[in-house]
Amino acid sequence: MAEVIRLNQADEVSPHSIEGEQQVLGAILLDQSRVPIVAQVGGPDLFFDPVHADIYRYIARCERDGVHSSVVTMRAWADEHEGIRELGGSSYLVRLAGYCCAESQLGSMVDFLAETRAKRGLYEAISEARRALSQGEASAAQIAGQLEASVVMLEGGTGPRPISMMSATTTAGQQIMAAHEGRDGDFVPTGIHAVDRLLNGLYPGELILLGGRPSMGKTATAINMAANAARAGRKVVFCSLEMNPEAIALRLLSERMAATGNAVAYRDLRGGKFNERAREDLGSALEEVAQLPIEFLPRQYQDVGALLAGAKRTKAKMGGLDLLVVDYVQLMRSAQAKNRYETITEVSRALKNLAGMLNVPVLALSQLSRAVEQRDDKRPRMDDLRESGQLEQDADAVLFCYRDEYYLERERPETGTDEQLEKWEDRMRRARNRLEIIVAKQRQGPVGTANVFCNVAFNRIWEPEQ
Ligand SMILES: Nc1ncnc2c1ncn2[C@@H]1O[C@H](COP(=O)(O)OP(=O)(O)OP(=O)(O)O)[C@@H](O)[C@H]1O
Repeated sequence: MAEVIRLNQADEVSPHSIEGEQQVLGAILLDQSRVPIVAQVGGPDLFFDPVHADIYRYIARCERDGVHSSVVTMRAWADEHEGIRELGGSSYLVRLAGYCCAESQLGSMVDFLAETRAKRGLYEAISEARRALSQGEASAAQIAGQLEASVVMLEGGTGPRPISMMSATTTAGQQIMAAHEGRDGDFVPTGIHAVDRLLNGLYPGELILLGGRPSMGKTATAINMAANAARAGRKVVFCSLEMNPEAIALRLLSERMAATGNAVAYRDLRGGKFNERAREDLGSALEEVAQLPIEFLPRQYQDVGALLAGAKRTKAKMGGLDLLVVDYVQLMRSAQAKNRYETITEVSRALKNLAGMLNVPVLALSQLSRAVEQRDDKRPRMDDLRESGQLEQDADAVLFCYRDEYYLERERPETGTDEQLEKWEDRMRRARNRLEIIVAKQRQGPVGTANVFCNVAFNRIWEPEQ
């Protein structure tokens, strides 16, 4: 069946099929148990005509609530519905029932509507890009980025792509054997063993969120994970919207020097404050860090579409890609979103789609709201993500960084007894350099806490002696 193309007032065409919609509505009107066939490929979104979408919603609600719906039971509702009244009221429902397609054709008719909806989405994205081009305010790169972002959304929303049991089992088998034989599978080790023991590494196609309040060590953790993956031969793209690439390289140099024994804080490195011995170590650190297969996408990539385009381009340049790091989600932009909540939701969906499209794990850093600090126990919890749109749902794993030391430092008793001061000093001693990486969600495994050491001044993370 060809789509019916209706000219709208601006003489532009938008792909849709009124006849197809009527046939599908007729089918579920006669038998509401068919609703799931429509629901699984988009439900109301399949319908171009808003009146049709409303009729679908009504029947789907009845089906969900176990209430019978039919032309007869819907009569009063249809006669009151302004849009349906314009089409003839309840007699329009009778006509719809007459258009019902054969049961054997319902699946392919629904697929046809899904395809038409995908074309509609593409049409709207292109129209939007044309409008932006003719207005001449945005740059070519911004418009291309937005167009690409819309296409990513469409690809993520065109329903599940079938994957055979053969293919799923083969991939699962490869992963199991790689893990069993201690080989690197297609997962990416974080190189922080306490985390890898909990997660088994980061898996392609997954969105891994790394959240925390400022100064908790998120960036330090992400830089360490990226460098460890790179040292294990993985190709990494680091999109830092907060820091420039030189600042990250500086942190890595400091980390390398601390690892080899001649520690210089990255703040001092930047200020040129180090002795002659450190200068030699700096030379070796420069050589080592420069070789790491890490590419940066700087601040200009804050639009989700630009990020996708950048990641694809870098993948081609590097001859592959194994890990994408985004620091951090709240600095990203989405052209379609109207407010902050919508932006995070769009960005979250786009990052998840990106992980699937590029078939890499996406490690996304996320700031948490001040609400954490109102509690006695300031360890972040899953519900701290709640106001961050869709993040909580989209993430396959959620990790939080927490450093007790940071809060304790600020609780030093100004006045008080020696005993109070001693108590505080004792707590500080125990908290010194401790970093908790809390695995608060993992779709495929347990939750738990990886206890490691972290010296933020050197961007260094190390593990407790076993
Ligand atoms: N020489 C130093 N001495 C003490 N603290 C330092 C030193 N250098 C950096 N820091 C602190 O270490 C923290 C850096 O941690 P990191 O950037 O990894 O945290 P984050 O969770 O990503 O925080 P943010 O969201 O603020 O970027 C900052 O609070 C910084 O002030």
